[in-house]
Amino acid sequence: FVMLVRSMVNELVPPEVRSYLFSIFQHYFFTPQSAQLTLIIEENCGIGTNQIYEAATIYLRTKISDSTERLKVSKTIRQKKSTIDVVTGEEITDCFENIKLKWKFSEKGENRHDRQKFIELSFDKKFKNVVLDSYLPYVITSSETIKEEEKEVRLYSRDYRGCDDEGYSEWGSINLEHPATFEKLAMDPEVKKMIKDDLDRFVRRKELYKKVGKAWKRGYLLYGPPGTGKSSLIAAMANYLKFNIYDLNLSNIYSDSELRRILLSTSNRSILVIEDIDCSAELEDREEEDNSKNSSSKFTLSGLLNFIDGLWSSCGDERIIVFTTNHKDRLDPALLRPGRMDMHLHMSYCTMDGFKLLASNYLGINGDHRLFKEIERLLENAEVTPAEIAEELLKSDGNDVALEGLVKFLEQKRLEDAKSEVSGLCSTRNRPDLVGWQGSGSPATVKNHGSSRIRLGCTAVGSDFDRKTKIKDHKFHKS
Ligand SMILES: Nc1ncnc2c1ncn2[C@@H]1O[C@H](COP(=O)(O)OP(=O)(O)OP(=O)(O)O)[C@@H](O)[C@H]1O
Ligand SMILES: [Mg+2]
Repeated sequence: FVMLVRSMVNELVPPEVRSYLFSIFQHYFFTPQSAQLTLIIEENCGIGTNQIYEAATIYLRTKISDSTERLKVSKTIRQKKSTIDVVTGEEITDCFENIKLKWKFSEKGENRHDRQKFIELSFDKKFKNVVLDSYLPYVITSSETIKEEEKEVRLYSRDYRGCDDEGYSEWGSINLEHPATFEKLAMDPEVKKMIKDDLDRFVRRKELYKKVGKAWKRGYLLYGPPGTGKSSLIAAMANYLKFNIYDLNLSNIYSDSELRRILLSTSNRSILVIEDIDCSAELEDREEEDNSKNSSSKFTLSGLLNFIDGLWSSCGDERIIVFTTNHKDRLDPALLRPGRMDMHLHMSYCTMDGFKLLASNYLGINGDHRLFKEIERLLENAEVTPAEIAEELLKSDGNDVALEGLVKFLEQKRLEDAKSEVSGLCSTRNRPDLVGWQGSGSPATVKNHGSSRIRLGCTAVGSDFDRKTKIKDHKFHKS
């Protein structure tokens, strides 16, 4: 019978088809089945780079083991740390949900033009779905986290235009090398935690913002005397979130349309900073002028706020905007209206807790010191900014000398304050707005300073505060 079938097949089926059928038969019945599956991940796909390839190279940097024999190291002038990469021919092993995975870096092509790098990922065939559906997405998200961690925060300003390595644009940028972090800021620890929680919540809430149809932005108003850490807090926020900062100087902007163009050229995941908003003196005047003259060629506060609340915020994601001022009472009510700025934060004079943090940062004193009692007593009766204390602590190499210097400084300050009070040279203002913290949606009030007496313009002669007050508030000085 077999002979009969064979002769019929030989007669009826052409030889090419016969050999094809034979090869399939042989493949299925005689070739041993490999238990391994290998995925080929090429560097380029079509005209773009392959996201999986890029992600894998970043992710695998964290999987380099002692058995790796060759590595590539590189560093651009702007990078702080060197980058270590795996090179062609090397193998890396990884483990995911008890699955053993082997990555191999390879290259194909004879010459420079057709050379293509690729990575082979091998694993047990039965885990194909887990690898495709869970492991590769995990590699991509891990690489994004690593990229975020390595990211350097940049400070954008229109003043640096032209000297930027990204070519001419509305904004020029440099690396933000501001060392400020939340840990180093002398602030009420509860307020600090509240800000960090607020930032975390904001970043987490993409879906919620989308669901309620609200633009994904958050606004902070920082107010308080000079040298209390407003700019440092902004730098700390940027370093914490790894968001770039756009520092906008309103005095160089002459029309709403110019402002619009500039704001539209800012990127997502950034902090837009407008410092000394009360000093953008012409704002109000311009607004008044605005009523009588051609409105399209003038820049106004309402133009700024409307744009920030409207178009600008809806065409970007994860935007933070921070206004700072030394004089909250002088701000246009439009800025203070509920819902405008999500959080009003008061930065104030140094408390004993703040001082202890500065003493630990600057002098490395983590416990107690014989002069701390004295300093505490003096701080309760003087209004000293963290900047002033920092300056005193930096003056000397020895801790004892530095703290003795600070005690002298505080005594002198108290004396000066008392003198000016007596001579009446310095007016006292009732500044209820400088007390406490206000945040929309939270009734919490946190007192962030020891004293409720606040005297403006009467700090140490020639200090930054005096200078600023003179510039900003000549009416006050005249009186
Ligand atoms: N709360 C603080 N904690 C730690 N250091 C501080 C603090 N406040 C000020 N400093 C120190 O003083 C310097 C000046 O502070 P900063 O520029 O942040 O003050 P500011 O409130 O922005 O002042 P201005 O109103 O003049 O802009 C900082 O570089 C920092 O060294
Ligand atoms: Mg500042």
